[in-house]
Amino acid sequence: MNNSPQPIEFTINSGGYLSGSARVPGDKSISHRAIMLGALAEGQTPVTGFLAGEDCLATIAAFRAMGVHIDGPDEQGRVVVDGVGLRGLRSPNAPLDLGNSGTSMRLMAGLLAGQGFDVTLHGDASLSRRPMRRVTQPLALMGAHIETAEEGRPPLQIKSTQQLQGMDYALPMASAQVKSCLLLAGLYAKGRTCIAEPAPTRDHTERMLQGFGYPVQVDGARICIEGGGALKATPIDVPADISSAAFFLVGASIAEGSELVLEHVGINPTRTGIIDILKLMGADIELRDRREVGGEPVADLVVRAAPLTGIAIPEALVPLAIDEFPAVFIAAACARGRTVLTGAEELRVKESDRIQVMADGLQALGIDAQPTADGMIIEGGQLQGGDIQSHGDHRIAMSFAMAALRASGPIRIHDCANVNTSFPGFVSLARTAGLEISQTPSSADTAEKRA
Ligand SMILES: O=C(O)C1=C[C@@H](OP(=O)(O)O)[C@@H](O)[C@H](O)C1
Ligand SMILES: C=C(OP(=O)(O)O)C(=O)O
Repeated sequence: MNNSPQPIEFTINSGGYLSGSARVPGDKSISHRAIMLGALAEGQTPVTGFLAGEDCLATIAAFRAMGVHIDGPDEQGRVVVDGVGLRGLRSPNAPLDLGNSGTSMRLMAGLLAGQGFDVTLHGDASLSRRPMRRVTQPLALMGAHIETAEEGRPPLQIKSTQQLQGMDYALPMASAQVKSCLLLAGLYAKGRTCIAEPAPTRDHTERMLQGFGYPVQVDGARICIEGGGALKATPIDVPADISSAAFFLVGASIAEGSELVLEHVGINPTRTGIIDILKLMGADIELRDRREVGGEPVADLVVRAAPLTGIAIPEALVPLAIDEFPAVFIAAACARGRTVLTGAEELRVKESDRIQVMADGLQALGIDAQPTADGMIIEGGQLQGGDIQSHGDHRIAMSFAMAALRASGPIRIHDCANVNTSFPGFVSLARTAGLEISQTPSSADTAEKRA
């Protein structure tokens, strides 16, 4: 985990294009869930394609600290989880450090709320600023006892509770993390837990529970689970993360002469908002060889450069592309005309305030980008070179790296160490695809200093 990140900077020369083929690392959401459900299952869960990024490694470390034997990940992303069953976790000796990962903290809050032992969850400076009442309040309705720091921020002190109660709950915001948190608590609850979503969000938890043989009833926007069952171990094949592919979809779309194949990308319909948004802007993206892998749809994506036009982004697509907006904003800056995003206030409570930080960065590169309470208005134009503050947010750093393809001068991006939370190997993969990117200190220096 990245407790004292090195001050890593990216420098990207302007111009160029992307070509060849690439497989980006495994899906972060699915990798977290594979460890969590594998740990609670009966039997051994073999995982392939696991994302060895710091967020998912933090989830592995947390379950090891609760007595779960986990082998890996090895170089090929293979992990084997020896499940301990729903009642087999042990009280950890120390607070669990979840690093930068909101997903780990919110899902684990639900999973641990009914365990019958005390446990504390904490994380880095960014995670310590993120709102947790969205999970602690509904969990309290189920009978959980969780104390937070001021204003509902982490750390979370979860007190021993033997038996939660099922409930009916309407989510106040479209959040897969809150939905998943409550479904995982529902495994430990008496009776049924039903969650109603205001809009569809990623459904990996529902799919994977079913893959582990645990019934989940999905009726439109209402998802129900009955407590007291059992999970049976099953192999998980993690597809490449569409959220990581997104940087390359944007990069290849904006850089003339690009043609890039992104292999084995997860195209679960609750995640493909980025493809829909880019296509509405005029992008040339083809889905080849669609197939299903372990309950999740997958395809190879072929993307070619195309002239983009600004659009009003349909609000229904917002939850389906929630992590991709930093990249979408770069596409909008390179498009002809105006792009307007509304209904995306959730972007303000991610690893950084992604509306403000992206607007600041775009303005630093000479683009007219006006932040609003719930989105942004961007006038496409000529990007200049310049300095970008990523505020330690991995997706901000990777998005501005792609902007260099269309900038008139080099771009230097500060505070990039957290790219390793979701995309280890980003710099070398981007370089292979054609981006003239370097990082300081170099990865070799960084590895030496950490050793
Ligand atoms: O459930 C998940 O794995 C995630 C849900 C989303 O968060 P919210 O539920 O807060 O929208 C997303 O931003 C995050 O990267 C991963
Ligand atoms: C918001 C993100 O992750 P998390 O909430 O897990 O920190 C992200 O990866 O963009």
